[in-house]
Amino acid sequence: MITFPNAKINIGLNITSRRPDGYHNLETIFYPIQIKDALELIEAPEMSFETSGISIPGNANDNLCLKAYALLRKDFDLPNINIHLHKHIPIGAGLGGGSADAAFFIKLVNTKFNLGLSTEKMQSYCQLLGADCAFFIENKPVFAFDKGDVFENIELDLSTYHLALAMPQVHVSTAEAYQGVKPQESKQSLKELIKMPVEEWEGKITNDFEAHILKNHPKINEVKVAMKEAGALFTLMSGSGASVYGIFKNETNLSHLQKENLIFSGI
Ligand SMILES: C[C@@](CO)(OP(=O)(O)O)[C@H](O)COP(=O)(O)OP(=O)(O)OC[C@H]1O[C@@H](n2ccc(N)nc2=O)[C@H](O)[C@@H]1O
Ligand SMILES: Nc1ncnc2c1ncn2[C@@H]1O[C@H](COP(=O)(O)OP(=O)(O)O)[C@@H](O)[C@H]1O
Repeated sequence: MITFPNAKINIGLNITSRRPDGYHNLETIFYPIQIKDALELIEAPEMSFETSGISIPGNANDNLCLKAYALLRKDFDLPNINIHLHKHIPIGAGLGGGSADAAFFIKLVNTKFNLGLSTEKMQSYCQLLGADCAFFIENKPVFAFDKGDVFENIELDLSTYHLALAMPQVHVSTAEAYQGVKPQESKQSLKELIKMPVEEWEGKITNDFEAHILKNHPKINEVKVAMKEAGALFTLMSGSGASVYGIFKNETNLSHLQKENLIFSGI
């Protein structure tokens, strides 16, 4: 059985306060985009995990898919399986790729082995794996708050626009992103701001990580500037970076962006 976990972008990201558990409260809009990995599960005599595509840093045993299966195996009598992950979503990009794999894997196991898990139960497994993981269970646009794992449904449809996504060749860790930010209550709710036409978002919908990350990694800003010059209505770094997206009225020729930077075009 196979599934295709997709990425998300953050439309706005406000870090509002520091929490006693060391995490931060935040407010953001998660919006699913159609850049995808492929994830296959087959029953097998022994457990095995293999990957192809973009290579994943770190120990394969720490992969979130295996962690998700270990969590489910604590509660259910599940067989050995072979997992194949074809990685296409850039890693450490602020696109939530690892979290997407884990959430889609839980949905896949639920279907394959008829576990009968509710949406809420699958989300609670996800919360043990990463702050933005639970979003990918329902995988629809939401306003997210607390650690980024509590959701409110919103009406947001960008399907008439065109999205360009670029990945500057720099690495930003999530921990680096959070360390450089001063938490501050939001001046205006993102839920209200996204009701404005996209043409009015620039400068009003912001990502609190951008100020210090763009200063430390000027290449990210270069991509934003290039997208604006190409006519983007709105540009923003996604999550903790380093990916940057631009929302355009129409499909746009971005050939002046360095080829290796542009990773997805669509919505
Ligand atoms: C920054 C965001 C914004 O959407 O996304 P990404 O850029 O990773 O996609 C998320 O908050 C990332 O969520 P996720 O990647 O699941 O984070 P986790 O693995 O749970 O945490 C990694 C580290 O980030 C910090 N962290 C994460 C979430 C949060 N609300 N407060 C935090 O302070 C903590 O230092 C934590 O140890
Ligand atoms: N299935 C997976 N895909 C990608 N990264 C994974 C996965 N499982 C664990 N990881 C680890 O999670 C880290 C961050 O992954 P990723 O989700 O791509 O970043 P981000 O949260 O910035 O979107 C990687 O450095 C990698 O070691």
